[in-house]
Amino acid sequence: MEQTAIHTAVSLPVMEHFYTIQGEGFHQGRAAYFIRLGGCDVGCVWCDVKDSWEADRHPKQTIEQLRDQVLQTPAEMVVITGGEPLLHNLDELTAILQQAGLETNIETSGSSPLSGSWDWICLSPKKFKAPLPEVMPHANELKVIIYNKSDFAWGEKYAAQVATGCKLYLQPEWSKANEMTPLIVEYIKANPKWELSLQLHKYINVP
Ligand SMILES: C[S@@+](CC[C@H](N)C(=O)[O-])C[C@H]1O[C@@H](n2cnc3c(N)ncnc32)[C@H](O)[C@@H]1O
Ligand SMILES: Nc1nc2[nH]cc(C(=O)O)c2c(=O)[nH]1
Ligand code: SF4
Ligand SMILES: [Mg+2]
Repeated sequence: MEQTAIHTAVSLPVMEHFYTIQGEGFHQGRAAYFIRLGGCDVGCVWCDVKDSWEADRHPKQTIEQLRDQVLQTPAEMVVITGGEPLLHNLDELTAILQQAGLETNIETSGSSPLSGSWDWICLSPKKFKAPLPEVMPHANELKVIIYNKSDFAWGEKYAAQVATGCKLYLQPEWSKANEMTPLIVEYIKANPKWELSLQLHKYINVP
């Protein structure tokens, strides 16, 4: 009997995708194509994209569609974010993007197992669902959100778990930025291994 290959299209729930500049962390200021996947089980009280949490509310797109949309722009770097992108297996998505010559970056809380092939991993740990210990050494960048004073000591706990050479950033929670940014500046002056990350896109009103 003739064998027929069954190809299951790899598709993922996509809340939005847009070409903008990376507003945060090490790659701040660089052109970046963002793909925001639906679904998050972390539940940060101050999350700035709560509409992403329910995966079912977001239509699925195939990885080929996603790649082709990126390739309609001059983008060199793609940022996979969410939601919590590691709720999905990202092996095929990152493979098809890297085959197209694109850099693959991820924004993650590290609270689900690592999948995908990454040029840059930004890990932003959360109290609401802690990062998995096995994800920590893979981070290229640790981005701790400062919502109150106790978050400095809390962040040091994770700084001790990342690899040597991992960049360390403190980023004010947006609604507390006026109050926390001066404290962050003083903390960085006293602890110069840390650097400041601001959500640049929110100051210049781009996505
Ligand atoms: C919306 S999250 C999506 C990716 C992943 N779930 C995570 O939390 O890393 C993208 C980035 O925005 C940060 N973020 C979310 N809400 C924020 C807020 N209100 N103020 C500052 N940073 C925020 C997160 O810590 C994370 O670094
Ligand atoms: N411009 C811009 N930069 C970002 N860096 C991380 C973002 C995210 O939501 O993951 C983000 C975002 O939403 N917009
Ligand atoms: S882990 Fe990320 S997407 Fe999920 S609630 Fe926290 S900030 Fe929002
Ligand atoms: Mg954002």
